[in-house]
Amino acid sequence: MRKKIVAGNWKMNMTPAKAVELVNTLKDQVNTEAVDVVFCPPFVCLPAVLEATKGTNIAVGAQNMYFEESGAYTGEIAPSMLVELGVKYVILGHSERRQYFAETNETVNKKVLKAIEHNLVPIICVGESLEEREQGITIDLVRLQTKIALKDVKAEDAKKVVIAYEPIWAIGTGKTATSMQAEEVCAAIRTVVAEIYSKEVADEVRVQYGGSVNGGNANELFNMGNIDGGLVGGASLKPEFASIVNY
Ligand SMILES: O=C(CO)COP(=O)(O)O
Repeated sequence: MRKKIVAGNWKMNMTPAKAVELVNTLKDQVNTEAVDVVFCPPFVCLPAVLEATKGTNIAVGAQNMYFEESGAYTGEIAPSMLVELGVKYVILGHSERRQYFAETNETVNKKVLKAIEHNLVPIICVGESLEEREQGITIDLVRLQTKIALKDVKAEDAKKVVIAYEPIWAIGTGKTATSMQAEEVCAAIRTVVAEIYSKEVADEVRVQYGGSVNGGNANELFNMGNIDGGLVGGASLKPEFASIVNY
């Protein structure tokens, strides 16, 4: 039985002081026994959030990292920096990074391999634009994104990754994929993982849905057979996040 995982992607919101306030509002409200809970604040808030979540079962994730160990990469963050802080997860390949910061399937794959090397759990984001959905290529595209992201990842490691299906048209728009639409693509992701590795690996890998998840729709989405939780943007900045976790 896969444990559900709900992660809050705070995106470029909060300051360290505000982050502590948010953690203090949420930390006693979220039930971490039934669900793995991850807060993913901006880099500069990581130390404050790690401190504020001490003594809880809430894990902390970063929203990105670079695929080199160190060096002349102005403005980038290396995996070892995250690990030393106590960060456990890292979101990779978010559509906003693909769209605004030239992230590609290939750079996502390099980052996935590097994260695994450092024992960080990658939350790999895949998903189609509205145009791609209308062209009927959603499943092909998501299969390709998943295959390239997992290239050279060993079966034992693939079991531990999290894949987040986030249709771009549902992000920040208030337009959620229906539970059937989300389930169809999350199931296709599990199928491609089974094809690359085995049914055993596919049964263990956790597939989240993301895109306008809120307190009102989480229950239906998370009860679908192939949806193992959510990657939450806007609603992760509010007390409502607790009702998503406690769906
Ligand atoms: O991009 C998302 C999470 O990574 C989803 O954002 P929203 O929940 O704000 O739609």
